[in-house]
Amino acid sequence: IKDGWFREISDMWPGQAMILKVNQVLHHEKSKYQDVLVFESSDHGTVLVLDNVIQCTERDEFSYQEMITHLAMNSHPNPKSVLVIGGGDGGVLREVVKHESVEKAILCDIDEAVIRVSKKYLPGMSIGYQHPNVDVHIGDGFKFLADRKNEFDVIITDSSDPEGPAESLFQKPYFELLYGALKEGGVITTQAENQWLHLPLITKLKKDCKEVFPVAEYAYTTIPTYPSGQIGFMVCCKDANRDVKTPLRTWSPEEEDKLCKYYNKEIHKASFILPTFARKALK
Ligand SMILES: NCCCN[C@H]1CC[C@H](N)CC1
Repeated sequence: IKDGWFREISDMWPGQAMILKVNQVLHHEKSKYQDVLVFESSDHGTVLVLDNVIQCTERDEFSYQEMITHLAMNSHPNPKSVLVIGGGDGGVLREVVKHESVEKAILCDIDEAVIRVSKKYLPGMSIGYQHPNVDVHIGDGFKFLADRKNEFDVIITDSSDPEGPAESLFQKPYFELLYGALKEGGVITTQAENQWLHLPLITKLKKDCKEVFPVAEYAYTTIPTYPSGQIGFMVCCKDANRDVKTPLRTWSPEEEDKLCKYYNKEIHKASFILPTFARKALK
């Protein structure tokens, strides 16, 4: 932070950087895995930063948390057991438990500091931890999945970027573990980066996913404080006949308005519509 501004400078988005005005630093520590920073911004609420990369801001986190969750949950006929890999801020869990079908939701994050800090400084996201059907596991998602077979209806990988602790969550062996941990007809979503910045990575990701899952599609959402203002997801299913681009189950318009600020049944479908340059690369 310099002269009261935070700059998200990284070689993952060369030559550009989101800059947010800082009112007050609330917390800063070196955890076992990464640098953890929380600050009060002038206009985006409280902001969580890991290794100098913006993870979420109170102003727009709902876009990412709702889409990565409901694109998966509403592509499954009756999700009862759900696993979140990463997601230590609790926002995805908050979205998962909006589905009454959920009997068990497990969150596995490698860094206890993110969970601890989120519970203290991000109450709007860590509210997810309060639900009775939620269990928390501190550890490496990769190892956690290795001995879980045929157990989950939905697995959501809410990770940071490939540079850092989440590196292994972008490789093919991880998708094979996800496949094995899913029950029949299971659905996954993963954080799959930005079509303006990481198209070669997304192309490789989709190729790897297609070698493991019969259905693998890329969707994206708009989120102002992520690099280039949007972020994508891989949405994959074990059932070759599942059309993940159309929600299997939908809330009524009234319920949608009550439950979500971003996700709705129309934007579920629209999020898979890509600009030509990305559609060609991801064919
Ligand atoms: N639940 C927090 C979201 C973490 N995902 C982010 C995606 C965009 C990245 N540049 C940083 C992590």
